[in-house]
Amino acid sequence: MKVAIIGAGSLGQSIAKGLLKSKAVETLYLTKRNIDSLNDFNVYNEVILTSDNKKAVKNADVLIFAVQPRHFDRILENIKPLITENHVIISVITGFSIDKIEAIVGHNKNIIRSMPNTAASVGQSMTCISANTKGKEKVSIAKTIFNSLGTSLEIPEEQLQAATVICASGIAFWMRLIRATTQGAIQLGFEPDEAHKLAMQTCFGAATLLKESGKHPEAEIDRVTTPGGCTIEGLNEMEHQGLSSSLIKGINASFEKINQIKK
Ligand SMILES: NC(=O)C1=CN([C@@H]2O[C@H](COP(=O)(O)OP(=O)(O)OC[C@H]3O[C@@H](n4cnc5c(N)ncnc54)[C@H](OP(=O)(O)O)[C@@H]3O)[C@@H](O)[C@H]2O)C=CC1
Ligand SMILES: O=C(O)[C@@H]1CCC=N1
Repeated sequence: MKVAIIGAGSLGQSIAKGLLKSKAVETLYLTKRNIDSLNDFNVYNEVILTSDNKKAVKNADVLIFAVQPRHFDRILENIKPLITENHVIISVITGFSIDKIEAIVGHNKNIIRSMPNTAASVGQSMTCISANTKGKEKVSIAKTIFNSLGTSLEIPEEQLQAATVICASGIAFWMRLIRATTQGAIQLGFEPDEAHKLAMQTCFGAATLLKESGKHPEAEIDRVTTPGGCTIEGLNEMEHQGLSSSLIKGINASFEKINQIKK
């Protein structure tokens, strides 16, 4: 597979690292205006760094667009004449609808809108995808790519904004929970590096328990909470302070914001 990532910034580089790690690509073009910051990728034989988007489009079969929303129209307009019906266009750009992409490149192109997260770099992204009518034929290609970077799920386009909040912004939300746990552990006397390790591995263990058992979180909570013990004491205090409520409210605030900035 010959892939181009147009706009190799934070998310684009995460995707690139994941693709290189999983050896999913034969050739990988990485583009941005200032390619000096991509020097770390020079060690890979399959990587070609360029600031020439047209060169990347001409030479790749799959085009992953990972630029900021405000740059996307102009970039698409510029490379539009080079896009063929064989290209698979994958956009990871927040709030930029399939309709809007079709209006620029045409309905007869394979367009897949997706929402991965930065855990793509370590093969653990949760990626949601939707395709236009023509692109449905190529969804399997997008799934192959995103499954090599973690797990993927095809959803209706109307749900992509919500998926952005839960999965893409979600990485930041979970990081903050891990950091808060670390702060608590330091207060209880652990060194910062120890505290970080304890918080991280416990978080990983909790997610793995759910993933492997298929159980509801409350079922696992019941296995931990000794009646009259310290876990239920802590959990109830967290709920009195609004733990679940603050998370749900934060998710809703994020969703309101994403709908305001929608293109
Ligand atoms: N970060 C995240 O976790 C997530 C981001 N997204 C979406 O992904 C997109 C990218 O986000 P993010 O990676 O954070 O943003 P960044 O700003 O880090 O990356 C965008 C990159 O695009 C490059 N760029 C700008 N203009 C051009 C051009 N004309 N040709 C080629 N490259 C260009 C910039 O580099 P230079 O200036 O050198 O050209 C920059 O590195 C956004 O639309 C965002 O909404 C979606 C999910 C998660
Ligand atoms: O914060 C943002 O708006 C983008 C979308 C999800 C992750 N980063």
